[in-house]
Amino acid sequence: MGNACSNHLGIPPAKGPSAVGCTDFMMDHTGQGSFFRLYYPCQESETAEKPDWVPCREYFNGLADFMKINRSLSERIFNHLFGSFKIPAYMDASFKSNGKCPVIIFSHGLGAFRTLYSAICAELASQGFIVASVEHRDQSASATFYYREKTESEKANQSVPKTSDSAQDNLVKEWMYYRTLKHGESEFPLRNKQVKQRADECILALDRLTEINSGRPGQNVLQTQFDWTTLENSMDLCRIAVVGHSFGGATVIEALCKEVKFKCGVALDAWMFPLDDEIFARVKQPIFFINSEKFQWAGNISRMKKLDSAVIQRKMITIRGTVHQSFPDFTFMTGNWIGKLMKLKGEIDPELAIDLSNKATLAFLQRHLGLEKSFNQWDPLIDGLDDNLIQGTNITVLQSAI
Ligand SMILES: CCN(CC)CCN(C[C@]12C[C@](c3ccc(C(F)(F)F)cc3)(C1)C2)C(=O)Cn1c(SCc2ccc(F)cc2)nc(=O)c2c1C=CC2
Repeated sequence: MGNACSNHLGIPPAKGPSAVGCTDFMMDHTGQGSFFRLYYPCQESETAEKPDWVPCREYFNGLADFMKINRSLSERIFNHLFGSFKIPAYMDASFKSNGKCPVIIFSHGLGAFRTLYSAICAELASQGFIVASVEHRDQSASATFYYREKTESEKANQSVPKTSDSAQDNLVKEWMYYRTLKHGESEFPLRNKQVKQRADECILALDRLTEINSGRPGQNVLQTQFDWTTLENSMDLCRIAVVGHSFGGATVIEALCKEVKFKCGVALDAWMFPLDDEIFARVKQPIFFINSEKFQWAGNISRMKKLDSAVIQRKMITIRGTVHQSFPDFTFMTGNWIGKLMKLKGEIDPELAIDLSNKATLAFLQRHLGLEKSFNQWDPLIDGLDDNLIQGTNITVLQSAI
């Protein structure tokens, strides 16, 4: 378990009754295909390995670009700091669930990628959800990859003759890195285009899960040991929600608007800037805004309040002592003073913060997906009834701005 043994650092294990498995899926192989990490309830396993938190070094390179720090220096720092952390899930473990699982599509934030929210996704899977954490190809991720067909010349001078006819033989891995705003480029057109693509990618991931659920998994381009046919009839496709952090929170709103199969949404510290004004009247599903104390500002909150409705449940809570990074896994990765210095931690204990967020999320999902679980025990959290929660927001928004 790498660092986590030496000290208390590392991603907290999930608290739900099920063990958690995870695996990766990409179909089709192009940048227009669907790419996600799947977290699911699994059989206990002694043998399965826990995967590395950051899958490969290109992600660290992308992160360095995103943070505008030197690649070679940062790669050594990131590897030293985070290189040996494991995800609290078993790679390719066998799926196991009594009854159909409700489904969640998760959307990451700007500069993140599919593996960085495992404390949230693994917790939801341990509580019986199947969670697809999408990796977006809108150039908002620090890094992501896809494949292209080999050209004739590449095929011609490939070292080993094409023996095994595996899908990957004819394919070349391509990396896509975070797109920085060009000097003088206005931000809204880019972010608005990206949020629409992100919503489409969430819908495409749902379509792939629907095919997998009907026993037609198709061709997963990634060579994993997971047997996708075991997921036939595993999903309750009447109980689907979309969840996301920051830019992923805006993606939640856009996806709800585009796809009514998403019955409700949970937006974690949403960044509302990328959204068109006219979308607010078009979203009909319940939405739960779970905000950090330090990230929000009046303009952002007033856009959330445009979604207030007398007939559709719209809820908002703020977790005291949290920062924007209290939701991604980085908040568990460093000691207190580095964490606070780098704004990866707030004043509140990171595990308490994510526990409150996860329990409030589960209660909201039970209410709006009609689950027969015991998550309603956490209903008070939806109304901010806890010492560490504020109902609504700590930000004062001028009446005129609403
Ligand atoms: C100067 C760069 N400038 C870019 C526009 C601002 C950079 N920034 C603040 C950061 C992310 C930070 C970060 C990460 C990771 C370490 C590490 F050291 F732990 F690796 C440190 C420090 C740097 C905190 C944000 O963008 C905040 N943010 C995020 S952060 C999502 C994320 C990204 C990378 C991760 F590894 C984990 C989570 N997602 C959003 O959707 C939005 C925003 C702002 C508006 C919309």
